[in-house]
Amino acid sequence: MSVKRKGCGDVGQETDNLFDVPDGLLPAGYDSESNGYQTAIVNDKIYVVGGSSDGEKLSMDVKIFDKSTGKWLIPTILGTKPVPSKGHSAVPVNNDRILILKGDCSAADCFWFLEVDTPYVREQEKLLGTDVIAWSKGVAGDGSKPVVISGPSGVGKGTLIAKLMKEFPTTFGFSVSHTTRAPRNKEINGVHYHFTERSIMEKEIREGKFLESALVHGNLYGTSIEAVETVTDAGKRCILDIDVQGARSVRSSSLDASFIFICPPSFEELEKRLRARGTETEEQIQKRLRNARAEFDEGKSSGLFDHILVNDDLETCYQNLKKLLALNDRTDANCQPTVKSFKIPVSHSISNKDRKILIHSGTSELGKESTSLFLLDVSSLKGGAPGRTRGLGIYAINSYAEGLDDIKLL
Ligand SMILES: Nc1ncnc2c1ncn2[C@@H]1O[C@H](COP(=O)(O)OP(=O)(O)OP(=O)(O)O)[C@@H](O)[C@H]1O
Ligand SMILES: Nc1nc2c(ncn2[C@@H]2O[C@H](COP(=O)(O)O)[C@@H](O)[C@H]2O)c(=O)[nH]1
Repeated sequence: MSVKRKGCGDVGQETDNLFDVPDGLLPAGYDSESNGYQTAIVNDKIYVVGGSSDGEKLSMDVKIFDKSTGKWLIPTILGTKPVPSKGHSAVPVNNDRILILKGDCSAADCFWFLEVDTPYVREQEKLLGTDVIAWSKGVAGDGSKPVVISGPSGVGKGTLIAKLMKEFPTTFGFSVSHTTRAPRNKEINGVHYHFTERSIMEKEIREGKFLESALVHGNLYGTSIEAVETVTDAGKRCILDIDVQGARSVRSSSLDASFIFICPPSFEELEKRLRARGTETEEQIQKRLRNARAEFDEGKSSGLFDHILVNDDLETCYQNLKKLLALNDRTDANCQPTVKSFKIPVSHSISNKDRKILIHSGTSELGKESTSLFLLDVSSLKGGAPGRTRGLGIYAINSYAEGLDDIKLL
């Protein structure tokens, strides 16, 4: 006999999934009598998700049982843990992550991935010297790629971004960086930057809270994972204003972004702009100008950037930026993505074949049995921990009996 997971909510629909854990593999207490947790096997390990409840909602705690040694492992768990729901399922996907499907949750919160053997997890294992697993929320469709904007200090990145945010306030959201530099006049904590102490920021970097960080002109700057997720979760396209070192780190991370480098028309003009801004001391201006030469060379030659724009005349550069972002002739209102609203019920069963996951929910409404089926395509996943996992294809098959003809992309 095997440990049968009865679908979320335990409605008595046993699933015959390949990922059921055969009897005798888990220690006593994790047998078919135990409810409230879900298990999934990836490679030699059994991942147990849940296991306790507050009476209403199941926990999202994770335990790992190593089949080869017969021992429980204590992993470092990175990323934001999902808020518990009334029930969840766990399905291995692509041999490197587990899909956690939360029942009775909104479309925006029901798909989560527990990464167990992705490049990010392996890299963190090397860094931390422990077993690592990482949470990443799943996002339907490709969404709009985040945009990384880099360029030497004073070139006009902030000015261009401010124009974009003013014209498209609900389309774009700014990733608010952390920095150890002192606030300038009129800069607001939490809006322009999260101004922070160096020791605190260094600790948070060690704890894996940052997507990237770099020493820039003598101060520490960094993009927290939360800063990017806050924007993505608000349904907006994330804009990052970061230096070239940061852009390189993001390029090698799992965040699938577009990279734009802004150039000055000349170094003389750059110096003029930095001085006219009047926010730096002479010493700081000199340091920023020295760094500008290296940034300029790297930006233009490394192939790191997808696009290079020269900011000579501000309005011309802004129009070119909009063209790159496919915003010409568009207004903020017609940039809005269509809102997808559906709910996977607590009672559902789930099966996995050829990177297609079938979610089968049987519901009884007003005495009338109705059956519905969702199909989840996980063949083109992008991104992932420490950010969101995008590229989920979600289809509703409204009438089970009529088969795939009735398929509809959500
Ligand atoms: N095309 C332009 N022509 C003239 N002045 C400009 C132009 N673009 C921006 N400026 C001015 O140049 C100064 C520097 O611009 P901004 O602060 O946007 O640069 P930045 O690239 O964000 O700098 P930093 O990296 O230091 O934050 C500002 O005073 C801004 O008004
Ligand atoms: N690597 C990162 N660079 C960042 C980040 N936030 C801002 N920056 C870059 O720092 C310089 C200086 O900015 P300033 O506000 O002090 O003038 C500029 O090039 C920014 O692009 C970050 O999170 N990471």
